[in-house]
Order: sequence, then C-alpha cells, then structure tokens
Amino acid sequence: MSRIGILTSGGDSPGMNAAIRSIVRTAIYCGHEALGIYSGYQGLVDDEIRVLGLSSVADIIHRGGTILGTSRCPAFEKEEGRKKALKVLDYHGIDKVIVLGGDGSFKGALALAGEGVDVLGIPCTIDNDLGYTDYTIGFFTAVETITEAIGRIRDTSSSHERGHIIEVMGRTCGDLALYAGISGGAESILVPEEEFSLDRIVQKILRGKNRGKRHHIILLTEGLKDPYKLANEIQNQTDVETKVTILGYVQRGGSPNISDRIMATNLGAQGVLALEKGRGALAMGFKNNRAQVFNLEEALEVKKTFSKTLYQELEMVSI
Ligand SMILES: Nc1ncnc2c1ncn2[C@@H]1O[C@H](COP(=O)(O)OP(=O)(O)O)[C@@H](O)[C@H]1O
Ligand SMILES: O=P(O)(O)OC[C@H]1O[C@](O)(COP(=O)(O)O)[C@@H](O)[C@@H]1O
Repeated sequence: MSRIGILTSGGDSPGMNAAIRSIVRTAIYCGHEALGIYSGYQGLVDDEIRVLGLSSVADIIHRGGTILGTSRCPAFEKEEGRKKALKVLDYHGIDKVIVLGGDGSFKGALALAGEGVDVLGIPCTIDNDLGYTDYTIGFFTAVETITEAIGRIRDTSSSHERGHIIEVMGRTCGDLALYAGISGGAESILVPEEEFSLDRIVQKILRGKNRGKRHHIILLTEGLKDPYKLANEIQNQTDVETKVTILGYVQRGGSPNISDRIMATNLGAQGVLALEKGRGALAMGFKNNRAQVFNLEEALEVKKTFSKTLYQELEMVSI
C-alpha cells in the first residue's frame, strides 16, 4: 500500500477536479491511501495535508478550478523550501506524489524525484504548451469559452460594422488563438510562432469590406502587442472602427467540457496504475488518441510544435 499525495500547482485549468476525483477513487480502489496537499507546493512546504476519502471528491467532476487550491510558490524553487517539503512528506509517510500542472510544476516534481520521491505529472493547463502530449486538460474547455465569446462579439461587430481585437491567453503558445480562431471563424490570428504582419491584417479587412463584410475578428495572443495600439493602427489604415476585448480569466474558469472530463478521468486513473508499477519520475500524456506513460525528464525536453497545417488552413478559409 502507498500513501499518494496529490497537489495542483500553477494556473488552474478546467478538469483539474475531474482528475483529482479519478486519482482518489482509483487509488482507493487499488488499496492505497490518497492525501490532498493544499495550495500547491506552498501547502507542501507549510504542511497543509489531509486524507481524501471517497466522498471528499463527490460532486466535483463538473466543477472548474481545483478543490485543493493552487499557487505559484517561489519558496519551492529554493533548496531550503524543498528540504521543508521533504520533511513534511516524510512525516505523513507519503511515498508518491502526483502533480497536476504545467511545465513549471513538472520541474518542481522532478526536483522532488531527485530527492528519492516517486512522482507523476498530469498535464493541466489551458495553454496546451507541453510538447510531449497532444493536449492538456483544460485546453478544449478554454477553446470553447473563447469560441463562444467570438460568436457574441461577432454579433455586435456585424451590427456596428466594426473590427474587433480579442486578446486571449497562452503566453508563449499560440494554440488557444489557433484552435479558437478556427472554431470561431476568426479573420486573423496573431501568435508568437508566426511572423506578425500588420499589412496582411489590413489587406484582409479591406478585401472583406469591399465585398460587404461587416465584421473582422482578430485574435491576439497575450503579451505580443498592445491591443489598443494595434486597434488604432488598424483603424487608421482601414477606416474601420476597431474595438478591443481582453478575455482574461474568463478563459480559465468554468465547468470542464466532455473531452476534458474524459481525458482527466483517463489520465488520472492510468496515472495511479503507472505509479504502482514504475519508480522515479513519470508523466501521463495524451498522445495518438490514448493515455500514455512518459519519463518526466524526457517529456519536459520535448519541444512544443505549432501546427503549420492548421494555421495555413485558417489563413485559406479566412481569405
Ligand atoms: N525549476 C523549478 N524547481 C522547483 N520548483 C519549480 C521550478 N519551476 C517551477 N516550480 C514550482 O512550480 C510552480 C508552478 O510553476 P509555474 O511555471 O508558475 O506554473 P505551471 O506549472 O502552470 O507552468 C512554481 O511556483 C514553483 O513552486
Ligand atoms: O494567474 P496568473 O498568475 O496571472 O497567470 C496567468 C497565466 O496563466 C495561464 O492562464 C496558464 O498558464 P500556466 O498553466 O502555465 O500556469 C496563462 O495563459 C496566463 O498567462
């Protein structure tokens, strides 16, 4: 029997609760004990740990956020913080830790593994910025949220004959803009992986305007450009009034969609089974349409690739 600690870390993502439920139930089914580590690595350093029973994860599969709470914990990046965390794990007799988060949280898990703790990472981030897995838990729910926002904004843009810049999250990864741009029918997307061209956006708006188009939706990945300056530039060069909406944290909250609930349940359950068999540092990923077990260190080294094919398709259909 193992005592399995579970913690959620970094930015929360829809589906984290579904994964926690799956891990706790599978662990108990297999005869282990599950312990919740609250508030991410901070809770590990500060000893915020409680046993999770079967009913502690009832009625959460559909909830956004994480019942365990999350944090960004600079203390854990220092040796002193990690020493405290190791003592806490030892005190509770926790021999395995499952970390739900993104690449930063996985680096934290790797540091724990370096001290002899068996760890397993489950990819949870709306950004879909981990190279070793095709998708991360929360990504498709966030794409749906953005797609719905595009639809609403297009209604009012068409009525007023306006352009609209919608800033989306993603940091260094353009997947949220790419997938939501395709599913929402955006005219242009600005992503870190592709060269920016104001002229291309302007020409597209002018072509659309000439054939009677009344809306122009531009998705901008956060941090690339000041959306208000960009709106001014577009307005000056096209004479199309251009507004800005920054979607922000709306994208990160909310009930997980069906695919995120299924992927979370799948990766959570398989994660427990993988930890039973394997030692060291592991990661679950969703590759080629199925749950697979990876070596965590190798998984972190896989460079994230951007789909040129999807990007070209978006460019062609939004001519
Ligand atoms: N190199 C590292 N060593 C130890 N812990 C780390 C390291 N990098 C990140 N972490 C821990 O993981 C937390 C979450 O990382 P962050 O990059 O903010 O989020 P995400 O996991 O979503 O990418 C950090 O606040 C820190 O506690
Ligand atoms: O909550 P914070 O600290 O403002 O973080 C915002 C960032 O978190 C994200 O929503 C998710 O990123 P991570 O999953 O890597 O934490 C990013 O898209 C965004 O830039």
